[in-house]
Amino acid sequence: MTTICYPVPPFTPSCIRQPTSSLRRQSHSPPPSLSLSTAHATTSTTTLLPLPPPPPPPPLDISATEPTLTCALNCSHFQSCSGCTHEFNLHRPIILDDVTNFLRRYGVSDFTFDTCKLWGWRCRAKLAVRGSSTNPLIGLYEEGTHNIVDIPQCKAHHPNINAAVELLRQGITEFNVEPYVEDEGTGDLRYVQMAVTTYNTSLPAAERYKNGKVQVTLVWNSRNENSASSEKLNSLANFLWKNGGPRSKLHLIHSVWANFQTSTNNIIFGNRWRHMLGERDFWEHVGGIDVSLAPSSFGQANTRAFDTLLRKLHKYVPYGSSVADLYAGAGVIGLSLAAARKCRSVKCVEINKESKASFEKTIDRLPATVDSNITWHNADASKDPFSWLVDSDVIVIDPPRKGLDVSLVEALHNISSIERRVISSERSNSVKEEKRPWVLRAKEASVQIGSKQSPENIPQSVPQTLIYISCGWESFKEDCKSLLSGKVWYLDKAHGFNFFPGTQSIEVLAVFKRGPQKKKAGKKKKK
Ligand SMILES: C[S@@+](CC[C@H](N)C(=O)[O-])C[C@H]1O[C@@H](n2cnc3c(N)ncnc32)[C@H](O)[C@@H]1O
Repeated sequence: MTTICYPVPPFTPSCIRQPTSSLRRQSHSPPPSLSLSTAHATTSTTTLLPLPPPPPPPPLDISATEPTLTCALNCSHFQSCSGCTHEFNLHRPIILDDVTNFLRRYGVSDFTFDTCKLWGWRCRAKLAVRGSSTNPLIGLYEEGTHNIVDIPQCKAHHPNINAAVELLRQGITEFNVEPYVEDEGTGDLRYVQMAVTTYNTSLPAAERYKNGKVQVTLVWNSRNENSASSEKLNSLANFLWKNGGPRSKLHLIHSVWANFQTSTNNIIFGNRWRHMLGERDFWEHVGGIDVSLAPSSFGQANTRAFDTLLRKLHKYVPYGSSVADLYAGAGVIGLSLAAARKCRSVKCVEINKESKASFEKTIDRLPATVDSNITWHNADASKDPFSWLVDSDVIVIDPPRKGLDVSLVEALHNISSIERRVISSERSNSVKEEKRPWVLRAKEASVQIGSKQSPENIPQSVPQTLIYISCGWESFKEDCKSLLSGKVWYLDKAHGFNFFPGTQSIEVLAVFKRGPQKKKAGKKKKK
């Protein structure tokens, strides 16, 4: 499936067939027969005379008056499940109007939006397990309640997630596994995380996505694997492996993991993980590199769209730059930049220590040509943020939905003071480089790879480019206004990606530059 990327036209109310709120209560339209992203012309093979070339397809005008029902979610769970809020025009989330207007106000008139894959896009899902062993419910909460909606035919899930959920359901019943009871804190199985790897080099590239394999993590309600119920856990894991593993007809399971969690709060995972069956390492291929993702590390839900975003992002990072990747997870963004843009250095900062192992595995598979000084720091990016900003040409920030911590916004505001510090330290040469906090922290809790240039020898630089990747539009708006208010940064470019079709969220890639805003070349006025 290919994706279509186009500049977003101004808001045209007529292109919205019905408001979403009323749609949520309506029954459904026929299944899609043709989608914007899969449409292709058929050709005859019996024609003897050469045919004239086909006329070029008309430009895609998404403001056209008739929305396509082919871009409808068409999911039987829509009315009850809280996962999707948006039933029609999946290719054009309603929020786009606000996005386009906002960005235009701040100087970006060439915003583009990539429609990405509209169904079967979700390669990572965390689902609650409730109900009973004879009637398990595996799904999401109903809006505003603690009732779980079973979603066996979810249209957002990669189809193999749904197939793995079905297998799990059978296993729960066969081995009398008790789903978790929230009020009492009893039961065996609390949640399941399903993560799909779509990277299987033994298959032709075109078949890899649909043949994705699922890493299943069973979140078990016990302190560890020695509890009274572990026999059931083993039986359930073996059942999944026997019926879904490589020797089964289905072959959709990649591996089975257990996570142990007894806390009564609503945090899904506990601290204890156990690999049970299948391959331990889970590989994906995005942004031009192989990346390892342990079940405990953050992974993007929409693999395809993330790959598209990374390839766009690469273009904004000059070759040989030094990059700070804040809120880095397993360092996927920073490492793909190290490979694609031959970065001088890449510094990843991430609060979750569990991501470190995945980062190290990814490093081992980087092409031999990568010659960057790469570090990964287990630290809070909002504490002493200056120390993470100094010595980088490009800052990449990819915070959680709530957006940036105030301290980081302030540091970005005051970035000029870094410049002054750098200049004065270069002049006086009196400050010992080793005293810089990030170097010290690097020694305590970090990984350093490719130390051909020690940080002390890297020429000092001050960030000129800030790339903000956001999955939370409302928080992005606030952060953006705040960043621009100091007139230290200006907004140069922005792109949107349909990371979460069916919802009101999109992923935004915004590029800020330092210094006074350059006038964009426009039409010259006639004198
Ligand atoms: C949206 S994810 C992005 C991860 C990574 N960039 C990727 O694309 O795989 C946000 C990440 O920020 C991390 N995080 C949250 N708060 C943080 C903080 N204060 N300092 C550093 N990392 C943080 C989370 O653990 C998570 O891995």
